[in-house]
Amino acid sequence: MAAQSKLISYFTSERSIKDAIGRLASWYVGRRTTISRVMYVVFAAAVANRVRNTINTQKAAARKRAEKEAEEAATGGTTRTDAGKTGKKKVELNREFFRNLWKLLKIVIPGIRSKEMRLLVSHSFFLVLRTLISLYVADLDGKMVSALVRGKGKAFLLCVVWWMGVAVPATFTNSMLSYHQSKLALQYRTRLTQHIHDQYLSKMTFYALGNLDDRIKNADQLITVDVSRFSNSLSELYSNLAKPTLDMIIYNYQLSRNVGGEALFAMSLLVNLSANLMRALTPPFGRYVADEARLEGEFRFGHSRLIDYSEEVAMFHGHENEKLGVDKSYFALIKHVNYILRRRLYHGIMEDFVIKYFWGALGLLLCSVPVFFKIPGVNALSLGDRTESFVTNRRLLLASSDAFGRIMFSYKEITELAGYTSRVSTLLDVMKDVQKGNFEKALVTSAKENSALLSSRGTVSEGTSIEFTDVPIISPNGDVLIEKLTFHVRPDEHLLIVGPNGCGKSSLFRILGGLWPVYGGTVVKPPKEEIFYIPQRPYLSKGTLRQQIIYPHSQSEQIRRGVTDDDLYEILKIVEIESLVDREGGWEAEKEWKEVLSGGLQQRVAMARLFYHSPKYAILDECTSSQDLDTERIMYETAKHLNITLITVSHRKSLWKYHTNILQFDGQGSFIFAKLDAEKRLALEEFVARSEHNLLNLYS
Ligand SMILES: Nc1ncnc2c1ncn2[C@@H]1O[C@H](COP(=O)(O)OP(=O)(O)OP(=O)(O)O)[C@@H](O)[C@H]1O
Repeated sequence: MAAQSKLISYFTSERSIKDAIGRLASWYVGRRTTISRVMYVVFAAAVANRVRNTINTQKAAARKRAEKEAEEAATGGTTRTDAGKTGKKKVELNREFFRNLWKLLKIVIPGIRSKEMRLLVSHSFFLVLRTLISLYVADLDGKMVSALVRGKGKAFLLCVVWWMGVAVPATFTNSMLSYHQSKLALQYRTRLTQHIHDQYLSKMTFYALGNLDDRIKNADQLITVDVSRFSNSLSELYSNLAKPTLDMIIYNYQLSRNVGGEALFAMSLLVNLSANLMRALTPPFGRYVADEARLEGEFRFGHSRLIDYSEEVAMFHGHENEKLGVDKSYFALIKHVNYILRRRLYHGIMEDFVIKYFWGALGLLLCSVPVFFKIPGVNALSLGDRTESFVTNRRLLLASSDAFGRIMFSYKEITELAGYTSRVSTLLDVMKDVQKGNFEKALVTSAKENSALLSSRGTVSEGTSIEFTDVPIISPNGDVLIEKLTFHVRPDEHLLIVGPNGCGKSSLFRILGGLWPVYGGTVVKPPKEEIFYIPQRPYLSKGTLRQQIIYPHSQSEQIRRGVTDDDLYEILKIVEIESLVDREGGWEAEKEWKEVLSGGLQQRVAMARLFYHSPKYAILDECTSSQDLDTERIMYETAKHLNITLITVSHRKSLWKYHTNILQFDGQGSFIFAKLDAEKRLALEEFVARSEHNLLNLYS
């Protein structure tokens, strides 16, 4: 018992600890070269292993992708695919992310002389300056504490004066850093938004994205919200990554001089191992962010839909039904956000423990190295020197570990950036794809049999008349409405189009207007300025009363054409809506016209628009459905008087007399194109009077 307590007191006595440390120190100094070599070899092996693993993972991913593509090609993949099979895009920090990021970077930083590059350079300058100031402050801190320990008041006061002096450039630098960060985010957003607007509002891309393709659900959300988030995330990431990286390099270099390279290296190895473990346990936050943004968009879309159709919903008392819809999308979003919160909670606990406490303990050990071990080239003689060295090293280490922590935390930010990058670059890719005529849409079952038809294209050329020869009418989801349509409209040959709902009447105009692809045959049509389209619910743009009449012209175009406001007034008189000018507060009045004007008035505005433009051909798609017979007569006679060739879709028999030809669909895929003379018109009227919808017999 006595021997045991003697042994314990020997081991715990201060002298014995000092002895042990002394022996350890001399053992270490004796084998320093060997230890260094072993460490460097381990480090090199770890790096080589990491590189090999990365290459293998990328090869495996490429192989998987190639196999999937081959499989798709084998199952008859054409320009249109079944969007249901495309599945969710995975957001990862892989080669694709860097490729996409690089593409976006080229847009947001267009050149070496661009404003963004200049901002980046000055941002970097302030980042370096900030690190140098921190380094100086660490040194000053050590000196200050050393002066205190030694009881040297004058030296201490001098240090305080320097401390205050350094505050001037330090505060300026901090403010400049946050200014640069916000400014860069704004610049990135502007570049990207302009680029997207150029693409989105050209070649009918905005139409194709919503109607012919399923890949982008809420383009509005992507353009307004995700682009902004991407820009903020990118500019934040630069400062959150560039500064800590620079800090790490500079502080670690300084530390390695103070405490010895091996100690720092050993610590880095431990830190690296734990960081790898943490990374492996980090949930895929990038994918979570992308999913959250998508759910957010769906929730918003539900609300904007409700605003758009508020009158219809209110009339139907459909609020309960709508509430179910918006509640459902809200709870889907909240469920996902809650899930992320829980994952963040567990991840935060692990991150805090490792970064603050485990690495903190390693840091304390590191700072104690010069005290307990003799480091070649480092003097730690007196108490003051030891204190100074400890305080400086500790501060350097805190700054360095803070920098490393920020790099680690920025992994989360990088994965978030990956989420935004994926969404924004998907938008860009899909826009490019649809501009090339490649669409991905969920197809109807019958479309699989028509895959050859869907992948072929017809010819489109310009002429003075409208001629369709063997052109298939196919809806965006691959439904073949008419296999081969042939008809023509020459100047002064007015065409009436009739047929049951959903048979493809409006689709014909979509093909004529270039909105839907021509899958076969030949289409001859006049230039787009010579064809004007008026739908049943006319589009009223944002802007003045004048702009409603001259849309899509601008006022300068109106002036260029030599049309005055008095001329416009005369046009309004024809359709008997001239009182609108006074009632609404003049030509310059700006209103939400869709809400201010009744359905019938809107149709008259659309007719006035037609008379202003006076095109060669006009497509009138049930555009007089809310008008009385007299107004209808005035409209048609005026149009004819202006030499406008009319193509009308209407079920109203009062309109038949204005047309010379008829194109009639039976809704089963057949059609008749024939002259509509007085005799046929009479027979047609009789058929309709007997409520017979299939009029094909009339011409057989
Ligand atoms: N964007 C679209 N995506 C998928 N299918 C569409 C789209 N637009 C129209 N369709 C489908 O194409 C078919 C023809 O539509 P279209 O609008 O040409 O009919 P319509 O003959 O003009 O009918 P109505 O007399 O009711 O206006 C319909 O079955 C419709 O559901």
